[in-house]
Amino acid sequence: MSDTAVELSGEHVIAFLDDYSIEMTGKDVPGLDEARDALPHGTRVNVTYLGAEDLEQRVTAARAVREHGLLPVPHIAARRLTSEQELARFLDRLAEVQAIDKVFVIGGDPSEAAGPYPDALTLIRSGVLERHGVREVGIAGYPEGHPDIPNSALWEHLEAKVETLRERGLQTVIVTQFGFDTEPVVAWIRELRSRGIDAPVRVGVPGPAGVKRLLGFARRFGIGANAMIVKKYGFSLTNLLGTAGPDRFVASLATQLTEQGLAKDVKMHLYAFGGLRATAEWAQRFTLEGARR
Ligand SMILES: NC(=O)C1=CN([C@@H]2O[C@H](COP(=O)(O)OP(=O)(O)OC[C@H]3O[C@@H](n4cnc5c(N)ncnc54)[C@H](O)[C@@H]3O)[C@@H](O)[C@H]2O)C=CC1
Ligand SMILES: Nc1nc(=O)c2c([nH]1)NC[C@@H]1CN(c3ccc(C(=O)N[C@@H](CCC(=O)O)C(=O)O)cc3)CN21
Repeated sequence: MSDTAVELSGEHVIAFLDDYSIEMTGKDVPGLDEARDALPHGTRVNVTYLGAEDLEQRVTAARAVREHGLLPVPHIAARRLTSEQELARFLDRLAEVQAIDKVFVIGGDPSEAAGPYPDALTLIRSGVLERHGVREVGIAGYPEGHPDIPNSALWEHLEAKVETLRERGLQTVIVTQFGFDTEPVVAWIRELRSRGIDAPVRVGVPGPAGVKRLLGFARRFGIGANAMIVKKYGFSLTNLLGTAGPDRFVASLATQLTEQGLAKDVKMHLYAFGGLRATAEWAQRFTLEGARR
């Protein structure tokens, strides 16, 4: 990257990093406790809805987020729900621990629905969210597409979800799948805005983590990580023992979005694959370095 690009990125990187959100798994309350000093008060902390977690683990994690002065954003995976009652019970428990204001609704990786919700749209349309006190709903965006879902279906569902949430008086935020390449992200945000979708976007960014671990997650979720992409990102496929942070990705993305007039209402969502504390400390350090540039 040229010096001018780095210089230019300074202030924009700060704006981009300001008010980042971060994601934890339902099991990682110890990691949250470790990271608390490094997380700015009021940071949104998303709590995953993975198959290997149970309801009480997810609720416990959301409550811990709240108790640390952070804002819980529990995930709900539509296809993993076996019944309307299971969803109602989860939402009731979230309300009890004051973690119902914001949720993130995702289709879910199972190839078929376990119960009445085949996709996020069906769940949102049921009206169950606002009945339980939800006010903001996160939905997913895929700058690189999805390995099992055609792009046309992704856009149709995204537009329908945005429209339905608007009709229902719910706030919308779009959180994107993580990636290592800035180009598809910039192009996707341009397309999103050209379709008239003005909802705030949080771009998925992997926190600093071991190269092997990052590549494992990339393969699992169908994310592009060829030699050229990862070299630009800042690591090499021949050194699996190293670690890689998103420094260049974030600086380059912030610069491109600013230069192209696309930076408005775009922030960052950190997937803490390398641990919550390491990720929060990375954000702290990177913001400080940005301030000095
Ligand atoms: N972006 C992220 O951070 C995460 C993404 N995912 C995965 O992304 C996928 C899509 O989620 P949304 O965008 O909320 O989709 P959605 O629920 O809005 O559905 C959009 C379209 O994709 C289809 N679809 C949904 N899940 C599918 C699956 N697993 N396999 C094949 N087709 C599927 C739906 O039937 C619908 O036609 C899911 O597989 C989900 O598990 C899961 C967790 C986190
Ligand atoms: N298609 C798709 N499905 C997903 O489930 C998914 C995505 N995409 N995109 C990224 C997010 C982030 N996800 C994850 C999944 C696992 C861990 C993780 O740390 N897993 C532990 C297992 C133990 C635990 O539950 O804490 C691990 O060591 O692998 C982190 C983030 C899941 N996510």
